[in-house]
Amino acid sequence: MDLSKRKFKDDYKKMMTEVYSMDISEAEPTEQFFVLGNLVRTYSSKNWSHTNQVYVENKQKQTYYFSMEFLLGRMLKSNLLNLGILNTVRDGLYDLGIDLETIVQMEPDPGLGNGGLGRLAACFIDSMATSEIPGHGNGIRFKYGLFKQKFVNGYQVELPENWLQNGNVWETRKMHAAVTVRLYGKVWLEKTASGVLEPHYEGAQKVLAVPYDTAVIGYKNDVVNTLRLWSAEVPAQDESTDYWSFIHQRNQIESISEVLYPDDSNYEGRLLRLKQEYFFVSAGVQSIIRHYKKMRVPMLHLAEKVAIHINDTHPALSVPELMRILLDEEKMDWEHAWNVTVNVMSYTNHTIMSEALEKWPIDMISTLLPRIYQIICEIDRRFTMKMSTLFDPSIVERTRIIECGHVKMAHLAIIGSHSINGVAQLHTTILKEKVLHDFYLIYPSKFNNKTNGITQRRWLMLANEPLCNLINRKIGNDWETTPTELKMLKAFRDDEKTLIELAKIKHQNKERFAKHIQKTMGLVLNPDAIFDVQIKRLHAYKRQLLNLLHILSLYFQLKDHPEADLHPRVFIFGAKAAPSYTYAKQIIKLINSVADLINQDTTIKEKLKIVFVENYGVSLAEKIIPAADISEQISLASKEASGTSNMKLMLNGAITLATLDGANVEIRDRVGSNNIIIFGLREEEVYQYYHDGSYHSKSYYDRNPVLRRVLNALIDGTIPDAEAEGRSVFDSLVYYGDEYFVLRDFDAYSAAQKQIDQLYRDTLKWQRMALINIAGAGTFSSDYTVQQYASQIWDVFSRIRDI
Ligand SMILES: [N-]=[N+]=N[C@]1([C@H](N)O)O[C@H](CO)[C@@H](O)[C@H](O)[C@H]1O
Repeated sequence: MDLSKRKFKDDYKKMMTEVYSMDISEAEPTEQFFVLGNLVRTYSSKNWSHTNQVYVENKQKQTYYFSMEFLLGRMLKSNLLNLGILNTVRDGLYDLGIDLETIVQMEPDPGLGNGGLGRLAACFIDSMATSEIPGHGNGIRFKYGLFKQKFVNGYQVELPENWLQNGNVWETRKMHAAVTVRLYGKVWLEKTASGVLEPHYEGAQKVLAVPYDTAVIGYKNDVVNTLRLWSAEVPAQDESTDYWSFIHQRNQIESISEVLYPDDSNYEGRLLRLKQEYFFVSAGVQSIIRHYKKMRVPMLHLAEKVAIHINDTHPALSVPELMRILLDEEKMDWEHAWNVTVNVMSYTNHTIMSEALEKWPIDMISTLLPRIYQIICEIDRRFTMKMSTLFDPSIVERTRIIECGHVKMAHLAIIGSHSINGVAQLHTTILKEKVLHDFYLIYPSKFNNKTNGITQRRWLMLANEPLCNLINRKIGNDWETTPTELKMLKAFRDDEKTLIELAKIKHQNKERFAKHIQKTMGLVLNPDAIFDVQIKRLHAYKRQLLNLLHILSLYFQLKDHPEADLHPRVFIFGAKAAPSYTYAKQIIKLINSVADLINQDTTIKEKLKIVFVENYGVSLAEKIIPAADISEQISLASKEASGTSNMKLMLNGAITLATLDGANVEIRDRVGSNNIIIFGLREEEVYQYYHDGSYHSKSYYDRNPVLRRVLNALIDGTIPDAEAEGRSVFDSLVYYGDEYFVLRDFDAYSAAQKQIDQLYRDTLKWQRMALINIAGAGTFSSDYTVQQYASQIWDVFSRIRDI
């Protein structure tokens, strides 16, 4: 949008008066933030209504991204950037004596997600609006986001994250668009005069689903899509309701959108979670059908105008919910309803971890969702009947939805969708050849790959402006909207001046981060050290332990030879553990105890430092990633479906230290083996071990003295105040099978780290590698990812420019 600095300053002063009836000089940073937020809403409101108007007038097909999680991060700067007024506002505020960076910190960071899956959804809705794809988000307005993490004596403690306590400037409550979601009750089918079986309901609990809409502003294109988040409220009560049953009912109902379950890649079969999953799905599907009817197009053509995407299995109940509406309310026959549903729905699988695959007990689903359960049974019956005529009974048995008293949500999503995609090539191959092989035999054409992506707007243009400016100086700014243009940077691979400038910017970012750590943790970091970063949820398969054991081996090396020629290292960890994941919390304690041991040991001359940042999330990631030299992507091959921090760190010039897992493989393909450090077991070797059971971790403890010394340190008191945790980890690695081959990959990992120590000393060589990584990172823009979804899965095209 065209906005002069003068106009902005006038608007801002006027808004301050309108919102707070006071002068700017009297305002606190929180008030200054709210006023700016309201101004941004005003600036985007016209485009928001115009975008919706055009979609309806065009009878435009629209896609709805159903996700239990949207890890948005702070939105002020990204909204200003996408409106194209970031610099104008920054300069205007400066004239008014206000520092934009100060008020940016006033915005709560809505932790409406656990990790990669939630952040991917946030990157996707930003990219859909920017790519002019009519794509909207549908989720839950959790009152409490992911817990706030605090370290108390090195232990993770979870605190409530009340992100709404000061209100949310970006949302609009749409009471008129509320819908009713039914839970519990009795359902029976009765034959009508025309012989059709009709459901009759009795005694359902009614939940009022109230939508809160947030504008999703496209980058410099006047497109504004919508993120609709639902809040559960008590419907209006009739006079007869007595006070206490009302209070009881209210607590029950409002608890549905109260708090996000803090599990990443792990299924918790709680009733409240099932309620949450059905709540936002039913509210979402009902509001889509209501909106669709405005187009006055027959319901049989729904799939030509609506695409619903199921982000992992959490929204898989969308399949039976749409069937319920088409059968019970639109009176469609089963075959037509099923055909429409399959063409509307598409599903993304995000993990192969068995403990993450959702399977709900029949009694829970049938009690809470009696009609939905009836429909799931009918889908299962028709599937097994049809497939029994085509495939071996064992395949039908393994693929049916209802099995052993449980409803397998992945099976429901696959059978009920026209597309199933993995999130990286290796992951999709593993789905086809192993985890979902039976389904691949049945539906080969449904399977496709859509490698994840990230938005360069948040993860480079906002997080790392100095690097952004350098790139623009070298190759112009076409890459901002055509990210593959970053490849033009390769022309400077031998330009010493550019490589030195790159090194300077990385060093400045490291100094900036070091200042932040000194201020928040009182730790002094050496910006000349190698900043080695591992930022992701704490999970055994991500192998933060491998990183820690190697750090201990370096420590003992320096204890033995303080003068050893080791380039100083700062190991930066950021990781939350699910509160019920005891082993992960023990690893957190262990990392913090080793950090205390090493950070306070003056004999090693500051050559090693461990920084475990508290409460890692989107805002901290934006601070850490520009300062990273090494990107730790060391999961056991086959376990990490994709990873996305790997792409963010690559885009900011970090060198990836990786196993050939998830999207690391495609990063290697993109930059070449000389510009990445690969180590460790390959996926096929891991499966060979599973096949022949020949991995015996203790033998690695017995025959590797370096490893034995490091492991013994876990139990011999070397590490202060972490005996129980040390013992638990020691036993799991040495005696209980080392499920994720940490000991098996230790030597290869140590050798790779040694290689890095050598490489880093050659600044030009290192910066050339960094430049090649930045140049290759454009491919991993989520703009391309969503355009592939739109053209190959959702069949949604942007025609907004035609008008
Ligand atoms: N659930 N889940 N899956 C994940 C992440 N944990 O959120 O989804 C992410 C987004 O697809 C993946 O990058 C990551 O590998 C995968 O483990």
